[in-house]
Amino acid sequence: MLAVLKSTRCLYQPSFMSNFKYTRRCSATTHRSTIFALSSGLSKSAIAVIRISGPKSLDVIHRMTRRKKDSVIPRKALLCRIVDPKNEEMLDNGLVLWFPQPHSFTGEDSVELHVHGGVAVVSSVINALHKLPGFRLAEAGEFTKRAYLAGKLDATEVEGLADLLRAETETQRRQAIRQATGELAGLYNLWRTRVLTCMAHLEAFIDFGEDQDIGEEVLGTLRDSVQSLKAEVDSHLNDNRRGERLRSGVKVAIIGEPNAGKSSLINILGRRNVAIVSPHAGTTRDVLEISLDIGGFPVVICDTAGLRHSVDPVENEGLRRAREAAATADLVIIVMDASRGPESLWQQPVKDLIRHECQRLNLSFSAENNYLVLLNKLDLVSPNVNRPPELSAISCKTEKGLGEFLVHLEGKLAELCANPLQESPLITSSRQRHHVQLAFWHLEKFLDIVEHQGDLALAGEYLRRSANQLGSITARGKIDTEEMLDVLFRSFCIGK
Ligand SMILES: Nc1nc2c(ncn2[C@@H]2O[C@H](COP(=O)(O)OP(=O)(O)OP(=O)(O)O)[C@@H](O)[C@H]2O)c(=O)[nH]1
Ligand SMILES: [K+]
Ligand SMILES: [Mg+2]
Repeated sequence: MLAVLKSTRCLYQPSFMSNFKYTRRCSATTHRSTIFALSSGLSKSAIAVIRISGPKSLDVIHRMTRRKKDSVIPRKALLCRIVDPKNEEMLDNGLVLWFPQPHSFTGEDSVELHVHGGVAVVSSVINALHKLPGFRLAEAGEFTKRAYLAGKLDATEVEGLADLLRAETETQRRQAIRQATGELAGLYNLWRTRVLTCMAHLEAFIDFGEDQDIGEEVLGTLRDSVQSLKAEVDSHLNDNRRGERLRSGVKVAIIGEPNAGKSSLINILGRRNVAIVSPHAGTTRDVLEISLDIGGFPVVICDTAGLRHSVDPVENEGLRRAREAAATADLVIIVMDASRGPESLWQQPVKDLIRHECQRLNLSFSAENNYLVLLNKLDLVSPNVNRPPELSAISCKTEKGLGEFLVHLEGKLAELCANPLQESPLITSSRQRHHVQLAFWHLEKFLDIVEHQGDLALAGEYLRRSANQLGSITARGKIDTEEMLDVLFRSFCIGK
C-alpha cells in the first residue's frame, strides 16, 4: 500500500515549452553520423545493451563481429565474438541484433550488442566503437529524437515514453504506456479530422450553399458538429488537472498546531525518521518533503512548522513557508491532537470542522482546496470516543488506525488523480494543455461568428487555426523550434 520513492526530483520534470509552433520538416537523413551508447543501466549487471543507429551501423557487424552481412538475419539474435576493429582482439562473446531501416526504433539502420554487463567489458566495446570512422557517442535522448524526426513517434508519444522511463508508481506507468502507444495522439488526431471535415463542409457551403435551399440546413449541421466537438474539448480541459497530477505527483501538506504530531505522521508514512520529533512545541521550522507511493499514486508529502502566533523571526519564516505549502498543495492534511479535546469539537460534520480549524490556525480556507482532518494521539483518549466515520483518527505512537487512515487517503488520491484503467486519456503536460486550450478558443470564435451571421470566410480561418493547434500537439515528424526539441528530449538519458 505504501512505498517510499527514490527521489522527489524524479517526480518533477520541467513542463514543456508552451510556445510550440512547427516550422519546417526535417528527415532523419539530416543526421548522417552513426551514434552509439550504452542503453541499459550504468551499474554492473549480467547483461548490458549497447545500441548503435545510423547509416554506418552495418560496419559494426563487418568490423566487430567479422560476420558477412548475409549471415546476419534481421531481428534475429546471433551469438558472436565481439572484437576490436583495429587489432581484432576479442572483447567479449555476445549477441548481435540487426535492425535494417526502416524497421527499427529510430527508423535508421540499427544494431544492438548484448554483452556481459561488467564495467570493463562495456567500456572496451564503447572504446572500440569510437574507433570506427563516422561513429560518435549519442547525446541524451538522441535515439528518441531520431525516431521522432523519422516520424516513428509523435510529440505526445515522446512525452509518454519519457514519462514511462521515469514512472515510479503503477498508475503512473499505466498512464505513460497509454500515451506512449499513441492513445492521446489518437484522440487529438480524431478531433483534428473532425475539424477538417467541418472546414470542407463550410467551404462547400460558401461555394454553393447560398444558392440552394439546403444552405441553411448545412450551416445548422455544421454548427451542431462544432458545438458538440467544443463540448468534448471543454470537458477534456476541465479534467481538474488529474492527468498532470498523476504524472508529477500529488502535493500533500501536513498542517496543524505545534505538537499535534505532524512530524510523527510523516515519519510513520515514510517509514524512517525524516523529521525531528520532540515534546518541544515549535520543533519543525522548515518544510521537509518526501516522495511516497501510496496505493500506486505518486505523492510528495511535506511536514511543516506548527501554526501559532510567534514573535521569533526565524519561526515566522517557517510559518510563512508552512502557509505557502498549504496554499500550493493539492491536499492539506490537518492534524489535531485528540488529547486536547474538547470531544464536542470533532463530533460536528467534518466540513464544519475543517472550516473551524482553518480559522483557528489562521489558514486561508478555500472550497476548491482538498482537506483531510486527522485526529492524532488516539492512545491518549477513551477508545469509545464518538466521531463521524469520515474523520480519521490514529495514534502515531501505537500506529492504531493507520490502515484505516491510509484507505481514506487513497480514496482522496484516487479523486485527485487520473484513473488510467477506466478513463479516456487525459492531458499530462502544460504543452498539451496550451494547444488544446487554443484549439478550444478557436472553435468558440467560429461559433461566435456563425451565431452573429458574420463573415464565414473569417469563421473558416478559426476552424483552420483550431485544426493547426490540434496538429501541433502531436506534430508527427515535424521539427519545431530548437528550443522545443531541446526541452522535449532533454529529460531522456543517454542511450534512449
Ligand atoms: N501519546 C502520543 N504521543 C504522540 C503521538 N504522536 C506524537 N506524539 C508526541 O507528541 C510530541 C510532538 O510530536 P511531533 O511529531 O514533534 O509534533 P509536531 O506537530 O511535528 O510538532 P512541531 O514540529 O513542534 O509543530 C512528541 O513528544 C511525540 O512523541 C501519539 O500518537 N501519541
Ligand atoms: K514538537
Ligand atoms: Mg514537527
